[in-house]
Amino acid sequence: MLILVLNPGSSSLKFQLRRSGISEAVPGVLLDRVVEGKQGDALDPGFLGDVYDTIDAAIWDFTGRTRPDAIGHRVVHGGDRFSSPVRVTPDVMGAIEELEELAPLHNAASVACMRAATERWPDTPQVAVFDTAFHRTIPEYASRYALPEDLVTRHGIRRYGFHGISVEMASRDTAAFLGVPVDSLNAVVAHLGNGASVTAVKNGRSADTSMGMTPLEGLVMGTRSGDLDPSIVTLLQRHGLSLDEVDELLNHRAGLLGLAGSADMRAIQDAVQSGDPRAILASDMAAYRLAKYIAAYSMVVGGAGALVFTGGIGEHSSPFRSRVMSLLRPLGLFIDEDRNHSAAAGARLISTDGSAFPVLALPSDEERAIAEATAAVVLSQDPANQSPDEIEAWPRAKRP
Ligand SMILES: Nc1ncnc2c1ncn2[C@@H]1O[C@H](COP(=O)(O)OP(=O)(O)O)[C@@H](O)[C@H]1O
Ligand SMILES: CC(=O)OP(=O)(O)O
Ligand SMILES: [Mg+2]
Repeated sequence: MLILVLNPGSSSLKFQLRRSGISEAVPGVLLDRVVEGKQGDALDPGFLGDVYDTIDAAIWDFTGRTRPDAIGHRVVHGGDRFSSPVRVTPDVMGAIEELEELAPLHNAASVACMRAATERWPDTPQVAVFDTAFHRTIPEYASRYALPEDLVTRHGIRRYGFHGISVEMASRDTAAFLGVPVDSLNAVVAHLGNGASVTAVKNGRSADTSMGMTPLEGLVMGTRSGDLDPSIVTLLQRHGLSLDEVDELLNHRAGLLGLAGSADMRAIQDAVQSGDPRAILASDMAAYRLAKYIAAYSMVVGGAGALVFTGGIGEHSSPFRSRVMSLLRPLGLFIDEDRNHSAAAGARLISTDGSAFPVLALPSDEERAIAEATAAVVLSQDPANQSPDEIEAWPRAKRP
């Protein structure tokens, strides 16, 4: 099956063409692209049109065909309605769109991708895979906010949690790396991208996570403030900012950008190197807040068996990992700087052998998880979509 995966993040649109049902020996990824862009680009029909032209050309190049067999979408907010992957219908698109208020940087872009895909490839089944689904196991004492019950019920107020697709995959990869069954894995998983969150994984399931009702709560992020005293929100409005201005400030102009003038960790790292005090403060704040959560969540999981860094920053930023690890020495965690700076691909150990538990850096593979879920949904509804003979018969297939 040829699957197109679309992953609109807050700072990029990632897309892949993958073959499912392929053995480990044959590369399953035919095309792997990231289009960096400001939020809202995916809402521009010209932008999506160009992206889809690229995909069309690649499909033809690799397979001599004119459409993918299935399309899998990452959807950040599934609200109360969606707890597992679903086939995209007009009703499902409408429901995802209604949740836009709760994921202002993400859900609208997903629906734009779905609508444009429906126009371009009307006969291709599409599946939505949700970031929130993995966090459905968080117990009520951790998911509730301390607000009166009638309000909570009326407005659907609770901690939903995000980055679940990445964290679930990271848990499976970590368990495989450590050689333990995933349902016995107790770990703290930090997904650090443009958006960032940390999750307590107990027996392979989410027990708590730092993002809340929306992807704004928790860690210091690229453009988002993370945790703050809610009185700041009311105070700013009392001092004359409108509701939309506060919303825009906290989602788009805060975090690393607000502190140090760039949302990009590579730029922050360079500025730290040249002694920029704002960048040093921003990086210290992000590391400090993450370390606080890691210490708390190692208690939540009943004693962590692993700490995992993933996402663009988690996988690639050795200075940031080093900064966080230096704050975690009281937990008995020590970084091995040779391992930390290793350029090896895939899951790798970055802690010393004498550390209390292993610390890993791991690539985030949301696309693999989305492709697997998409194939499972489509095949469960239409087994005829499985066509291994056809896969063998792609003579034009190139290796990327
Ligand atoms: N080699 C690197 N060193 C440090 N930071 C990196 C590196 N590569 C990517 N990043 C950082 O990763 C972040 C983007 O992560 P990513 O997971 O791709 O974001 P998203 O999916 O949220 O759009 C950016 O802050 C970027 O600077
Ligand atoms: C939920 C979220 O913030 O996702 P991303 O990091 O991809 O923007
Ligand atoms: Mg991401």
